[in-house]
Amino acid sequence: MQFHGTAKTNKLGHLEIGGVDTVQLAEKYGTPLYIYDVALIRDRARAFKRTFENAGITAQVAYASKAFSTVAMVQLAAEEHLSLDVVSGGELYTALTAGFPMEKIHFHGNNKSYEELVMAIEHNIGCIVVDNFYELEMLKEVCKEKNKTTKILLRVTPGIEAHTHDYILTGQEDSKFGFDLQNGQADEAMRLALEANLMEVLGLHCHIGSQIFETTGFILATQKIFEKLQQWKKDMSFESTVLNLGGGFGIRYTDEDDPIPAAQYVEEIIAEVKKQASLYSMKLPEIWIEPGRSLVGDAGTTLYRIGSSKDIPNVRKYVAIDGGMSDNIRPALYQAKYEAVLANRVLDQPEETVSIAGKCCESGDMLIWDLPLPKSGSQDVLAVFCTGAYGYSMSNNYNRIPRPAVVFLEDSKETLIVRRETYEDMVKLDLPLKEKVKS
Ligand SMILES: Cc1ncc(COP(=O)(O)O)c(C=O)c1O
Ligand SMILES: N[C@@H](CCCC[NH3+])C(=O)O
Repeated sequence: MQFHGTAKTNKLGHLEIGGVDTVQLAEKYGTPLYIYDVALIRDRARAFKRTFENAGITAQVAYASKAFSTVAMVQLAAEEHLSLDVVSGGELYTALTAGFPMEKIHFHGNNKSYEELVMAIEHNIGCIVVDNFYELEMLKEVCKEKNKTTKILLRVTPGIEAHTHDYILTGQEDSKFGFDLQNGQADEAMRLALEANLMEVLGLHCHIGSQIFETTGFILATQKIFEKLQQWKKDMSFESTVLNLGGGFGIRYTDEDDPIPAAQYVEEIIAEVKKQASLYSMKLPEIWIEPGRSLVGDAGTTLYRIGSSKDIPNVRKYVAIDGGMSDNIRPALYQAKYEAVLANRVLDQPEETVSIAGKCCESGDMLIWDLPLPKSGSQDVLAVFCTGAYGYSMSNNYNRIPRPAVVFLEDSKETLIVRRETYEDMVKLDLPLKEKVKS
């Protein structure tokens, strides 16, 4: 197993991240606990930006905040001069609360509500990524009502099947997202958007899927988009100033994953965009990308306390932790795989193979199958790696389990950025039928 970022084993044999002993963190803040290696997030952000800068390309690297949206995380994205992709009023509100520059926010979503569009327009959002005809009509109304114009991209589905889990594929023809590039829908959307005179159409957006390990899908999508752009240049005198190729760059969760470095995805995308622009004698558009997982995924670790176990001789040993699908639903949703160590005994040799079970009332609440571990008990802290993307953001209160706290680690300092949810928090929205039920 290979550690990520600043993770290492300290003199006590404990897992240390960002110069902070994780066993002490588990003691201090309780478990489960999400912790983030901030230096690693900064490195990832800088690697994306540097690659564009080195190639002399005007670009925006927009952090897809759906991967992990909190006020502090959005502020960190701002510190790193990233743009921001939001996909709901809630993510936009988080960005507003964080004081993120509005002109660098891109608003996504396949079913934005009227209220969400009003919120975006009233705050002069940088760009709206229009997904469908319903939204296009509604956006026209909002612009008229508010007497404002807005910049937009049209989201298209180029008919690409990226190699990833079926539920996280988005660029294929049979998808709920975007205007189909082949069947005339995208042409019609472009015509309507240009006619409306209320929107500045910057160009096109496409996102082919998530956790992708190769560049072929991005290259094919770029080619299909340029074929269309060439046609629109002739038919509608439209020239794209922006091409947004989405996110989806894969990361290494376990030894089975073999992603290419961030810079390589970007270099190959740049090369193809340049090639296509020159092929069709078009101006080189700005290239925008929207990484989520590849910015925060491997920077996140979750700490759990080990509890009960159940040994079924000749079948399997279950070891339960104090969280599960309420803080990480990815194994249940996508059969996602993770690696883990005992944070307080990193150097101890594995003595048995166990399966890590969550505490939810659900047989499918399994975090890791067949993990080699030293013999463990309630004195032990399990650290599950690579939980930084779509962990906290997809967490839930199933079984009324409170959501964990989140701590940022950097330069041997810890900062609590989300406090642990309490039982009181969970009943706060409940309205009783009567004062108190008589016992
Ligand atoms: C439109 C869009 N952009 C960006 C992303 C971020 O993807 P990832 O976290 O895989 O980089 C997603 C999620 O798949 C998305 O739907
Ligand atoms: N939430 C998913 C990916 C979907 C990304 C958003 N389009 C995951 O955990 O991998």
